[in-house]
Amino acid sequence: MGDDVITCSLDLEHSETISALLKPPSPQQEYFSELVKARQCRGLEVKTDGEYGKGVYANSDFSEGKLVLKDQILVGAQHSSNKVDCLVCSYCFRFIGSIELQIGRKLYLQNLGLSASMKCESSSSYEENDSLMTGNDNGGSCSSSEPKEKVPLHEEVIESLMNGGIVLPYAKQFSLPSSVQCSGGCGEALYCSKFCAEADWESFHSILCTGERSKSSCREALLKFIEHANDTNDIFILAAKAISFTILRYKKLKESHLNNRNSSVELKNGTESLTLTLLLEVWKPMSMGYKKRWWECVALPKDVDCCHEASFRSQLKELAFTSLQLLKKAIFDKECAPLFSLEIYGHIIGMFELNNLDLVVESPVENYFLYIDDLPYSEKEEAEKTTRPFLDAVGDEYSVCCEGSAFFPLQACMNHSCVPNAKAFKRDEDRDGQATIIALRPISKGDEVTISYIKEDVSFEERKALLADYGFKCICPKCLLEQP
Ligand SMILES: C[S@@+](CC[C@H](N)C(=O)[O-])C[C@H]1O[C@@H](n2cnc3c(N)ncnc32)[C@H](O)[C@@H]1O
Repeated sequence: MGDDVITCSLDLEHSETISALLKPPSPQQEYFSELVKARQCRGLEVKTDGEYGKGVYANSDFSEGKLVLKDQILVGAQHSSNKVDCLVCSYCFRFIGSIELQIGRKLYLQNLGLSASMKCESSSSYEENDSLMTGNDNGGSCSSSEPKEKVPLHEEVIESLMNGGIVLPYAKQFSLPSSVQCSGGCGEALYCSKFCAEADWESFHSILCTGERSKSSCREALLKFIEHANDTNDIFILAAKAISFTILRYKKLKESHLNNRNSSVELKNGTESLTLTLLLEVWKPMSMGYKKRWWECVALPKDVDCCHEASFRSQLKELAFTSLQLLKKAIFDKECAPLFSLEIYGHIIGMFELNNLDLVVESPVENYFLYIDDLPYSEKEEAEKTTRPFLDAVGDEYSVCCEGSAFFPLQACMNHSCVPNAKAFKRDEDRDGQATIIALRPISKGDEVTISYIKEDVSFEERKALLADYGFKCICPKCLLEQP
């Protein structure tokens, strides 16, 4: 299928609404002030007229090591392949169950040949988007070393570990919330609490659930969409979540508007205006994200020759088109039809590509084994009689953390610097998917808060290549000084 053949009738039909949705919204200032207030990070301000567009600025002084921002996920998802290794809450990404269940489940799935992970660092950072057709798994935060030989365990032992028949020493000190099932009956999504289950249902999952209570128009199509995303690029799952989020907000806002004539939504004339006004309002959080069409902003992979660039980009466009057709069959909503245009889908995926932050949550299993290793000699010797076979069976994968991608609305406004003054970093108390930004050095009131999207302690040329994935040429003081 050639580039020019990929036309989506919705793009033609809703061209005006699509342009309105993609226009930079105004006023942005008010939106970000509200967001800063909601995050209770009053020491920050988003300015929209900086050197590189939006940027985050300090409104007060921050000393080194101080928390600058704790940003919540707007839309996020655990990588499909990581689901084998880490059982986490589908909404907040906190580990759930128990240490025994985490290890037992990992071994059980490992025996089925499903595990394919690497070790992780405990920071959360921008990812190195170097994989396209195969998803964003195993991005910049993981590193692998020589794998240790695993010593398998009997099935009965693994089952016993999973169903509570075996209790590991000291595991109680690493207690995890018990899992709550999805009320839609999919059996796929699990949560750390009723609160997260309900919040996910209301924000995304009621549309994307594959269970009996799903609001999806065709569960079979939904399964096909998910399968296609898992086989190609799980960034499509994020895009589907962004669309579901917007549709569900639309329904809620429309209902409250119709029930309440004093609604905050200002109406123009006619029904079409009502739909557009509501759509623009609920789309606002997405509209604030920096975005371009996905197939145009993806950096050309090293193994693709420049003379094949056009064909590479048209393949990506085709891939997005195929994914969109599957999604449309599964969850199309007539009132929100413009969201299913290729132009909007391409921009949503592009937004995730350009703003995608690694979602990282440290593994309690890793902390558990480190704790055992740190015990005084006699206690360690005693504990290891029980724990050693499990550690040997899990091998190096004992430390695999929860990994995914997420859009953090405030962190996404932070510009890059190769000499950043802040860093995304998980502290001991950060047990869920939220982003934590810490000052790397003193930041004074009025300074721009910058983070590094890449590993910055490499040469100018390497940084330039890494930043090409983000579609820009860095003009931070270090690059200006070092550029030839
Ligand atoms: C995640 S966004 C950051 C917020 C963005 N400034 C905005 O207006 O939404 C990343 C984009 O900001 C710009 N940018 C960030 N850091 C930069 C830098 N050091 N040099 C040049 N452009 C930068 C680039 O356009 C980049 O694609």
